[in-house]
Amino acid sequence: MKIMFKDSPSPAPAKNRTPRIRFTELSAGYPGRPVLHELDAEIPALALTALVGPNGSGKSTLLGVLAGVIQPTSGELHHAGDRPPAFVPQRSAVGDTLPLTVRQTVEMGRWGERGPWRRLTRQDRAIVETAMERLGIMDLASRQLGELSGGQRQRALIAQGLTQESELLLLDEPTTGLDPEARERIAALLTELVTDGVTVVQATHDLEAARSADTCLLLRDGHLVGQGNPEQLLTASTLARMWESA
Ligand SMILES: Nc1ncnc2c1ncn2[C@@H]1O[C@H](COP(=O)(O)OP(=O)(O)OP(=O)(O)O)[C@@H](O)[C@H]1O
Repeated sequence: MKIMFKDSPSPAPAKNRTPRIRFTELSAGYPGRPVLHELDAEIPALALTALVGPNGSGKSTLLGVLAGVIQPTSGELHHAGDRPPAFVPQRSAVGDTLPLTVRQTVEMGRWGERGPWRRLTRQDRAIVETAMERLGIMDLASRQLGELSGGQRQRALIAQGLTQESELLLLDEPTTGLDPEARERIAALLTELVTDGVTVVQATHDLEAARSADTCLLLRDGHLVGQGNPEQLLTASTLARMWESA
């Protein structure tokens, strides 16, 4: 198994996207539980990619592998970038009893640059403010994370991801459980980030979000069963087949 990091890709026009991530014969899982089986795919740079598939198909596992928190068991994974990705886990993966305010949660995104014990700089604070504004959570800044609704907590975690200022943002079901207005806000934000030069990958059950992605990977039972244009891939008959046999 090889993991390689190369120089960041230079900004490329949308129609001429170089892959930000490429993997071949990639397998991964958990002790005694193989999940992903010999996947071959490319994640284009400066684009929004959706990972789609039924429950348990391996979307979160694949995101974990792309984020570097799960090691592949075999295959090759190439990253065309030298900065670590920003990974926004599902909000259910984050304890809701942590004694943290929303602002503190978002500030943690700067720890990679600053370390947990160093004071944040004025610039760090400006980055944190901007991220909270973009997610519409300024009014929640001093609330405890544990007393927020699921959707509010989700937005705090996305803001934390933004403050890492990575050019690769990986999100696990960022719109699940959000109301339509918050979903639209997140969808618009992700599109904006791509325009700003970020490569975005999101695992999602939200078919509207998946259809508005530039490209998508379809997973079933840990196998890649399709990749490409979401409008062409996510047809009613394909989806029915995938979910029926899931
Ligand atoms: N920590 C773990 N240890 C063992 N097995 C796990 C672990 N996490 C996930 N799995 C198993 O791996 C498989 C794939 O799970 P994964 O969370 O990647 O799927 P998913 O497509 O993201 O599902 P969902 O849509 O429900 O979030 C499932 O069968 C799951 O039970």
